[in-house]
Amino acid sequence: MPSSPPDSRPLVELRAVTKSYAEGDSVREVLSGTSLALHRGEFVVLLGRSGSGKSTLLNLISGIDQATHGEILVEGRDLGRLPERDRTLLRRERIGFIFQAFNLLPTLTVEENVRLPLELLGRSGAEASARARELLGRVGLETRANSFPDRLSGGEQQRVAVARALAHSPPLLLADEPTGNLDEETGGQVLDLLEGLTRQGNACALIVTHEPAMAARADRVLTLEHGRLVDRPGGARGRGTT
Ligand SMILES: Nc1ncnc2c1ncn2[C@@H]1O[C@H](COP(=O)(O)OP(=O)(O)OP(=O)(O)O)[C@@H](O)[C@H]1O
Repeated sequence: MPSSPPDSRPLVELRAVTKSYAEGDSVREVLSGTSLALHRGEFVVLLGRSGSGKSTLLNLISGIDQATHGEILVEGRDLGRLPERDRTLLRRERIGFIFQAFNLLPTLTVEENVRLPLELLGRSGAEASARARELLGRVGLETRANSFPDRLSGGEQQRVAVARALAHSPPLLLADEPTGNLDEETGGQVLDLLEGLTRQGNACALIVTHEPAMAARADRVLTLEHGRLVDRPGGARGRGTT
């Protein structure tokens, strides 16, 4: 039987996923039978009103939270069937996460922050340092390696967070409003970086944002409305970047 090419399988697959939360005596359904497939090489934007479930979706895909019904597969592995320990490992090895609030550890230097994902995977020493320095170079912060995060501007901190999320070359990058705390110009620079590094590494980025203008640079635009995902092509498709 012919084997399929390695990248033909979706990186992430949601099959009829429902997520509900108890709210007093009633139940609030945030996702209602949502299905989705994401592939390597895709730069995807996720839009939706406040409270529509964008962070919930990221938390489900990263295995931080669990679906009420349905299946979520990352590289073919069904998160609902994995023991907690394996879910944690999968998250560490295969996913990079960027938060709106940067979430850098204040007691670690910039370089130590970027090394952290590698240390958690048991890769320390010279190799981890070299990788951290390389990434800091790519985000334009090689001279700040020994600074502490509170000495950096918001945009610089977010660039460190981008470097940290990519340190272990994860195929999947999840970003929850990564430019929410930045001015327009700095936010644009962080997005350029995210897009460039994601495309270079043939990874998939799923980026939550409140800025509809970001749709112009995406391959796909997902919009969460009343628990359902509307999936349409983004502006990058027309430019032939995929
Ligand atoms: N752990 C929880 N327990 C109960 N309800 C929750 C929980 N987490 C999220 N919710 C509810 O689920 C809904 C979706 O929340 P979520 O944070 O995913 O929305 P969002 O689209 O990311 O919003 P925002 O754009 O404001 O960040 C909200 O009504 C929220 O109150």
